Amino acid sequence: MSLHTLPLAASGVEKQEFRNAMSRLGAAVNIITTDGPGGRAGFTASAVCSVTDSPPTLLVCLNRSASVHPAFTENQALCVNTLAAGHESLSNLFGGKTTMAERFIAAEWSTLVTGSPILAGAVASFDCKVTQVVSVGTHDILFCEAQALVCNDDTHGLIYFDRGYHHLMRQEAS
Ligand SMILES: NC(=O)c1ccc[n+]([C@@H]2O[C@H](COP(=O)([O-])OP(=O)(O)OC[C@H]3O[C@@H](n4cnc5c(N)ncnc54)[C@H](O)[C@@H]3O)[C@@H](O)[C@H]2O)c1
Ligand SMILES: Cc1cc2c(cc1C)N(C[C@H](O)[C@H](O)[C@H](O)COP(=O)(O)O)c1[nH]c(=O)[nH]c(=O)c1N2
Repeated sequence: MSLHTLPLAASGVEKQEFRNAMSRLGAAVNIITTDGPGGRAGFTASAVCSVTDSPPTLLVCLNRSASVHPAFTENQALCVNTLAAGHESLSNLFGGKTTMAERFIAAEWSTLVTGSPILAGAVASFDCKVTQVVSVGTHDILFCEAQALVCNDDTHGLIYFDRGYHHLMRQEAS
């Protein structure tokens, strides 16, 4: 068995070394959308997690250098659309370097409470208002309180692990 040992001091960890280690943390893939006075925008994010259920709150980490950052800052509302198996090309499309028109034309969208685009066929969609923003390093952590939800029981899951997509199949109902 071989173990990769890292220096204890955080300052001794190189960026690429950190990314290589982080690539081993499997995560759900999400398309984060917004619409409002700052315009319609969306990007792919794996840095998403549950914070508290009272009030129902998630966090999303957004790089401040992303082209979508001004729209999210101005609109103060967003939807976390958790992707399903089969959404790999949509994930890559929203992963950067494509126009917003190209991103949004590739799928079907609706709205719930905040006006942020809800993706048809997502495993789950969390329509949220942004309640708090904390900046750490290159990223803004957006704390998001859910205003409405949609769940889809007919789809399988999608995980990003080791820089690739993997399907997670639901158990067959017995
Ligand atoms: N949190 C993020 O901002 C984040 C997460 C995943 C992927 N990405 C971006 O997507 C592209 C492809 O990523 P990949 O996973 O195939 O390979 P990669 O080698 O760029 O990243 C490996 C892992 O490192 C972490 N990571 C990457 N960039 C980061 C950043 N700027 N800040 C914090 N953590 C980061 C993520 O957990 C990622 O899965 C890259 O441009 C990457 O920057 C960004
Ligand atoms: C699988 C995967 C996962 C993530 C990303 C990409 C991919 C492919 N990206 C990058 C992000 O989607 C990209 O920078 C945005 O689309 C903004 O790009 P533009 O600046 O609009 O070209 C990303 N960015 C971010 O700020 N937080 C995140 O959690 C993630 N996660």
